[in-house]
Amino acid sequence: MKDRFGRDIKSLRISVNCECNLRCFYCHKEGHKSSERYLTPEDFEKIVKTAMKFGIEKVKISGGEPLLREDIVEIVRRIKNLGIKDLSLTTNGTLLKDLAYELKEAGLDRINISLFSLNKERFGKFIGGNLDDVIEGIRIATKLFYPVKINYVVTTVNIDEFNEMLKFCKEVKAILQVIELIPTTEPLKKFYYSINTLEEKIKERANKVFVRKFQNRKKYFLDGLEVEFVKPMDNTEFCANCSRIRVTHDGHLKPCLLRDDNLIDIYNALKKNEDLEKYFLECIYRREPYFRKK
Ligand SMILES: Nc1nc2c(ncn2[C@@H]2O[C@H](COP(=O)(O)OP(=O)(O)OP(=O)(O)O)[C@@H](O)[C@H]2O)c(=O)[nH]1
Ligand SMILES: C[S@@+](CC[C@H](N)C(=O)[O-])C[C@H]1O[C@@H](n2cnc3c(N)ncnc32)[C@H](O)[C@@H]1O
Ligand code: SF4
Ligand code: SF4
Repeated sequence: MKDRFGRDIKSLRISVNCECNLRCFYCHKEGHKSSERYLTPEDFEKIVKTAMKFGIEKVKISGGEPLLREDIVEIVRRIKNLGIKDLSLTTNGTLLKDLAYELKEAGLDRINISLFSLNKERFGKFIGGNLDDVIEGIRIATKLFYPVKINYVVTTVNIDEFNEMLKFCKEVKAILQVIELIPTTEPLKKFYYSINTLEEKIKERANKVFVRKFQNRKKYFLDGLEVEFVKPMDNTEFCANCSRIRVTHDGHLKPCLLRDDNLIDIYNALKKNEDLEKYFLECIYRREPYFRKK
């Protein structure tokens, strides 16, 4: 299935909650406000079942912090049992050491773990929580899942850790995902740091480059290390190759991360066990590339 701009619909990103046990100063909260309403594992199952009819093959679970949901293992199991080929989850890693085995057993294919800093003090100051828990979670995850990606959102605060991040990822055998900051508020703009210079450095050292169809992301292969660049800002090629629709924890279909004015409320439809196809069609119709050539 394609949208009005000829973009394939291949992936569904599910935000299962809005709570978090950390307080990253840059958090975009997946572009959605918190609300008291929550979908159940059965609701997510119904949504994914419908999504599959439209050709969706990949599901990403996110949040808030998804591992705070007590039923997260059940959510994973229900989605995987529908036959989704690529089921992944993005987490801050703090609770991973206690949940990694169960998630694996429930059918999770791969995992992305956010890591802002390798410096304990800096981590505490800008992110909150205990860095040691995250590192332990990463080490366990790399033994169970492939690939594990480390999400490094680059800002003026942590740009000096780029080389250490490369070294760490090589050591634990994870992919480093270098992410451009999306400054969603005015005060965040002063923390913005362009990642183009980092990409140039990696390009010079790379043996091979691969361009992912998804959001036109470039992946570089170095000796014993893969580095992927995520450059969402003012990037018309990124949005032109966006194949994702989103579901919020409170039951909305969301056509774009950066817009909150075109959501489709499916909560009542779910509770009444209505067919969801027409809501998906409307969501696909409402999709527009956020950054596009004028
Ligand atoms: N602009 C924009 N940014 C996104 C979108 N999806 C994810 N991102 C950003 O991409 C970064 C990485 O997100 P992840 O949750 O790790 O997953 P992913 O990279 O999207 O997916 P995989 O690489 O397939 O695991 C985060 O900083 C997200 O904010 C999107 O649809 N639009
Ligand atoms: C909103 S978090 C939710 C999942 C989980 N709590 C975590 O932090 O991994 C999803 C991803 O978005 C990234 N992210 C959050 N705010 C961002 C921003 N302003 N710009 C770019 N990426 C951001 C996080 O680093 C994380 O990798
Ligand atoms: S851990 Fe994730 S959800 Fe929590 S504040 Fe950080 S980026 Fe946001
Ligand atoms: S169109 Fe929206 S959701 Fe898709 S990549 Fe662009 S900003 Fe992200």
